[in-house]
Amino acid sequence: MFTDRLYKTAKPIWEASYHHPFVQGIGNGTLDIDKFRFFMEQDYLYLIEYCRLFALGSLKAHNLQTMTVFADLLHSTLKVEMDLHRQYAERIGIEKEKLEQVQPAATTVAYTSYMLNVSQRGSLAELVAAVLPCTWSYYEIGTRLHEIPGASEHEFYGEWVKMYASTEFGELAKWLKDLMNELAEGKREEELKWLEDIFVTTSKYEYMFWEMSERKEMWPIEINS
Ligand SMILES: Cc1ncc(C[n+]2csc(CCO)c2C)c(N)n1
Repeated sequence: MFTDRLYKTAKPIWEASYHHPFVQGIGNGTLDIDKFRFFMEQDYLYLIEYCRLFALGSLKAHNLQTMTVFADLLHSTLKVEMDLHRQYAERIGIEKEKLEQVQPAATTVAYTSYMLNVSQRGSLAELVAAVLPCTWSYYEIGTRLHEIPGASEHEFYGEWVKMYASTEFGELAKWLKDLMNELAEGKREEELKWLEDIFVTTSKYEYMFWEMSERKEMWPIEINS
């Protein structure tokens, strides 16, 4: 299966993400809330751009069934996943107005621009290779953290762990994996390698997103106005 190959190649990056202090901090409840606030603000911007990828998935789909699932995903991300962010924001003291005025950090811009660029240039296969690490690795992280005693009951991070460990996210990851395998069928090695490169790149960006949040890193240079 093509996704087994992708998983094997990206495994060291995914392991580094799981063991990243930010992710471990969510799991054992010791993460500094300021870092989580930064992450949530940037993730909200990330999700807005991610929704555009689902819209693009619907545009590039080869049949009505795939077109419908992407359209549903677009709607549920805007509603369900982003709602969780909006609720969290309120609980951790980010005003609703502020959430929509946050400036994107360098890594947020780089990650979302990369995904949109490869997906716009390519076919549905490129798009799925770009978005797959995000959904699949979050489900993997969510289910692993869920096994840590107390992680899903934590007053701030519990909801986050429960959401990403949920069967809905598991089903979504499976649907995207099946689609990736279907689209990879019959492709030449050169094309498969290109899809693998995309998958590895967005896996690295996933790692960078944790690292950015841990450091609350915006841009290496700012204009004081
Ligand atoms: C940096 C970053 N990477 C992945 C996700 C998880 N995620 C984003 S969209 C989506 C699928 C549909 O809702 C999933 C699982 C995130 N929130 N932030």
